Amino acid sequence: MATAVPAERDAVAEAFPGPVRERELPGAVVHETAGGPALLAAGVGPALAAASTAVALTAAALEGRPYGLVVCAGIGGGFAPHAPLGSLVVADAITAADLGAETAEGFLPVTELGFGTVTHHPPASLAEAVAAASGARTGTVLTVSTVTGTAARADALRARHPRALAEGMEGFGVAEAAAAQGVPVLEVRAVSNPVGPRDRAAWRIGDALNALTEGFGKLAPVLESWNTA
Ligand SMILES: O=C(O)c1cccc(C(=O)CC[C@H]2O[C@@H](n3cnc4c(=O)[nH]cnc43)[C@H](O)[C@@H]2O)c1
Repeated sequence: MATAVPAERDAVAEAFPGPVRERELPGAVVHETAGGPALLAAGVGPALAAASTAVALTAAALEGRPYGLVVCAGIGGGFAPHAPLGSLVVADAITAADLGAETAEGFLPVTELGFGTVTHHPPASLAEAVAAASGARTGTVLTVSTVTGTAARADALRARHPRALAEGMEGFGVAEAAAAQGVPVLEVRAVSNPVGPRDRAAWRIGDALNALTEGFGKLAPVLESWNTA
């Protein structure tokens, strides 16, 4: 389970009570819960999140106990009206929204430049089961390197990604690291703020962290049966 910061990691950990063992790796500290997931505060932004996740995946694979699933979890911005504050979003598509080139005719994703990928798809049955268990909505979760802070940028993202429910800064990086090792990925976001004009007074980080804890309490059995299937 990869979050950006320790506060998110600890909010998820609350759903898996019991002793936690810390494992220090080069560039990553993994919290191993008893009988639950391994938790990683992977850092903010797609690049650091990808690097940290790759370290944890590689260490586990070299030890002969590779992970069966990577979950990117954290708080995020929600696109109104479909993803209100405090709600949970499960990604059925994890899309890098600003990976490409700006042209006079508009934004070109990196795929149209002939490189790589811009979207990873979690296993559909898993995303649906997790959403059903936790009461989350499913849709596209965008990964951005710059938090959206204007109505114009929010509208541009909506126009380009009509199925987008939320944005965060790590999902695509975590998904790239997982895909490189053939491991499926999922992303779960609890909405802490609306995507749109910057308004620090509108952030509800505590509510979103509580929603993460509550949501993972409900969806834990789904993840467990996925990992043992
Ligand atoms: O300074 C701001 O205006 C601002 C607005 C929202 C979030 C931030 C952060 O620095 C948090 C980044 C952190 O949290 C995730 N996150 C939370 N909300 C959003 C968002 O609206 N857009 C993108 N990422 C968001 C993100 O995954 C990072 O881990 C600052």
